[in-house]
Amino acid sequence: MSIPVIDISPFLSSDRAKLSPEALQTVESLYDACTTWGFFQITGHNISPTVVSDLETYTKDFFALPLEEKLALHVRNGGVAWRGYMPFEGERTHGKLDAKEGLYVGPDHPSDHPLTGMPLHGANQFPDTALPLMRHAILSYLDAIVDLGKSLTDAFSLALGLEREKLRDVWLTPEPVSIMRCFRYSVPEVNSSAEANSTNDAKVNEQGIGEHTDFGYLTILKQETEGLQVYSKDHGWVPVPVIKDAFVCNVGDMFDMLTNGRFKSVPHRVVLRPGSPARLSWPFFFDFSWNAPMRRLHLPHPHGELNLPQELTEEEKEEARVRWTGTTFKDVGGEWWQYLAKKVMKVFPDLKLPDFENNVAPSSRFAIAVPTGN
Ligand SMILES: O=C(O)CCC(=O)C(=O)O
Ligand SMILES: [Fe+2]
Repeated sequence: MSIPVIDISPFLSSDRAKLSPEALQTVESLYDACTTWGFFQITGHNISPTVVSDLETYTKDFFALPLEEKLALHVRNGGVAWRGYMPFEGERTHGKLDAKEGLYVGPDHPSDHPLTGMPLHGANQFPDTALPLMRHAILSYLDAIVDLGKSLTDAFSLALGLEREKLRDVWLTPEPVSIMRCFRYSVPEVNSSAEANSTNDAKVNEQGIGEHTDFGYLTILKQETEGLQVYSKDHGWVPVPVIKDAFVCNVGDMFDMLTNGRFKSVPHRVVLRPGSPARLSWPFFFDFSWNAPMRRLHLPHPHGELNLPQELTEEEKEEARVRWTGTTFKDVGGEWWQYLAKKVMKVFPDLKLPDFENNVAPSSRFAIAVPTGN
C-alpha cells in the first residue's frame, strides 16, 4: 500500500483546447490522489534527467565542503530571504531537534526586485569559489520545477471544475513565492559502548523531520533515499518508496482550506535508521504569489466530462474541520504575504511587519532565532 503514482505526460502533451481522454484520466487521478492521500508521485514530467542529476551532484559536493565554508554561508547572513546554510540540528519540529543539515535556495532576486528585503525574497548564498557551477545548476532546477508547478496548477484547476488558467491567474500571478530546502539527513554516530548498552539507544536521534503538515500550497519533492512516511487514516504511517525520476507532491494546509477541505493536507515525517547512509532530499515549496487573495474557492457543483468536484459528505466536512484546527491558521482571509510574515516572525523576532489578526501563532520549528539588521 502506498501513495498513487501518476504519469502526467498525457496531460502535458494534450491539446489545450480539447483534452484527450488520457489527459482527462490524468486529471481525474490527480483529483483522486489529492482527495484521499493528499500525496502522490508523478512521472512523465519532462524535466531533463541532467538537470536533476546536476542538482544531486552539486548538493553532495556542497555538503562535503569543510564546515567553515558551509558556515560562511549561514542562513542568518541572508536574513529574511531565508537562503543559505542551516547547520545540522539547527531546526526542530515540535521542540525536538531534526537530524539534518540544509541549504536553502530560491529564485535569485536582484537588489532592485520590488520584494527584495521581504520574507523569502533576496539573493542566494552559493559557494561560488569552491563550486563555481553550482549556482547555475540549482537555478536551472528551480526554473524547471516552477514550470512543473504551474502545469500541475492547471490540472488542479480543471480537477476542481474551474477554467484551466483560473488558479494560475488568481494564485500565481505575477509570480509564485517559492523556496527549496536541500537536505542531508544523518543519524549521529553512536559510540561502541553506547551500542553495547541498549538502554542508551534512546539517545540516538532518529527524527529526520518530525511529524508535520506543510504550510502553504504545494510541495514538490525529489528524494534520493527512503525515509519519508505519510500518515493515512486507514493505513497508519506509510513509507514513500523512492522511484527513479519521480517527484513526490503534496497538498499544503492553505490549499486544503481554500478547496474547502476537498484536497487534504496530511501529516508526514522522515524517520532515520541508525547505521543507514545519509539521506538526501529536496522539498520545493511552491507557494502563492505575494499578494494572492486567500479566499475559499467557489467550486461549481459536479459538472463537465469528469463530473468533478464531488460534494463532500457530512463526515468529510467534519474531518476537514478537525484538520484545520491542527494547522497554523485560524481562518482564511487577507493575502498570502500576511501568512508568510507570521511564519517568519518567530525566526526573525525584530522583523517589523504589520500584524494579521486572523492568523495564529507562527511556526515553532526553528531552533535558532536569527536577528535581522545585523
Ligand atoms: O525531506 C523530506 O523527505 C521531507 C521534508 C519535509 O517534509 C519538509 O521539509 O517539509
Ligand atoms: Fe513537509
